[in-house]
Amino acid sequence: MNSGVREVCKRCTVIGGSGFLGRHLVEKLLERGYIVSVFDILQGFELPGVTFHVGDLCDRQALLPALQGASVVFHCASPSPASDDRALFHRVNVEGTRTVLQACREAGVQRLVLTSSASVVFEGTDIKNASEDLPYARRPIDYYTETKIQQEKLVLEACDPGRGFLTVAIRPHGIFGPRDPQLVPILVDSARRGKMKFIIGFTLNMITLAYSPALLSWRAEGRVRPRELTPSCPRQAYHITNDEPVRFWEFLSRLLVGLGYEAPRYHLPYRLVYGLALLLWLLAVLLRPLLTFRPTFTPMRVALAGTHHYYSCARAKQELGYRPLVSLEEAITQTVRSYPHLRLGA
Ligand SMILES: NC(=O)C1=CN([C@@H]2O[C@H](COP(=O)(O)OP(=O)(O)OC[C@H]3O[C@@H](n4cnc5c(N)ncnc54)[C@H](O)[C@@H]3O)[C@@H](O)[C@H]2O)C=CC1
Ligand SMILES: CC(C)CCC[C@@H](C)[C@H]1CC[C@H]2C3=C(CC[C@]12C)[C@@]1(C)CCC(=O)C[C@@H]1CC3
Repeated sequence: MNSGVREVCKRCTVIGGSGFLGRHLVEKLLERGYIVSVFDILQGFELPGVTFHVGDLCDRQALLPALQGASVVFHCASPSPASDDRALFHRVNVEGTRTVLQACREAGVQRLVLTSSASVVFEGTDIKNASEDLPYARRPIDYYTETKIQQEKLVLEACDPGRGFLTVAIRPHGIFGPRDPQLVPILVDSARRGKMKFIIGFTLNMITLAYSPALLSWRAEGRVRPRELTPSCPRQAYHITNDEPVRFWEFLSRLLVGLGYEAPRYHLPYRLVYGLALLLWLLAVLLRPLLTFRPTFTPMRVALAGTHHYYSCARAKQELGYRPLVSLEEAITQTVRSYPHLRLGA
């Protein structure tokens, strides 16, 4: 049987398939002839060939029907990092992931692909060309990251080739692209409120990013297969990035200028902004029972804006045959084009 025919028979489930990354993945899987089920707390769209199961992943009974017959499950669900809700992160990312694992085993699923995050090793200080050998952050930068670490550990520890259940975690970083609800919208909102005039820290800090549609074309090709999980390479996590480190402020400036806004140009000292962000965050936590406000400059965002954090995806290239399919240049062009409603004056 050729691989094209084999793929037509593939059934898979995308948990969190209504989200930004999940929906791109669903579209790529459909293109490749997969029969796709989506499990999510909401139905984000309608597409022929996709069956939606609406429910909370913490509910095993709700999850089980969505996993029946699936040979591979992609777990891309998480509360938004912006929610800053420790109890919610723990319930969904940790307890919910335990439930996902249990339900996968019960339903006879053979492979589980978790979307983890490269920030599981980030402590707010410089990371340069890091491989996956870097240990998990001892002091994670926020609650979101704390639970992403626990989630990744749970999934990788559950890998059991003897019982035919294989797990793998991919660690993208700074995902962007059409329909992204975070990076470009936050940037534009800040620019419209006059907050994107400043460069935090130094201008040379480099980052790696992951362009969503291209990232998922690769993933949807089904390269994360059992044969990659050999005894010499068990329980792996893989950085997945554009593989083109870029200066953080240059990247933001290119998006802003592409959408008609001015690039940031005034410098502010990193420590000052980080300290202020920490104060604001504390204030938001203390005042939460009385009023809700979400500062734009959170300690996490400031730390990401003012440090190097670029990751090597050599392991994914070597062991999984990963190749970024689109250059960063092209990814930025396609992203800018996809947001006509966010252009200056629109
Ligand atoms: N956006 C980024 O820059 C990065 C994201 N990631 C990870 O990638 C994954 C996908 O992220 P995005 O697509 O950006 O987020 P998103 O917020 O667009 O999508 C997450 C989806 O999960 C669903 N969901 C949340 N709680 C649920 C629950 N209890 N039960 C069922 N579904 C639930 C949401 O309804 C949403 O559709 C997440 O695991 C995130 O941690 C990792 C690195 C970077
Ligand atoms: C307000 C400005 C100082 C910064 C604006 C850009 C940021 C909104 C984004 C730049 C890097 C992004 C990023 C994430 C969210 C959006 C940014 C902070 C994540 C925290 C999303 C979830 C992850 O798992 C890690 C990401 C790292 C990079």
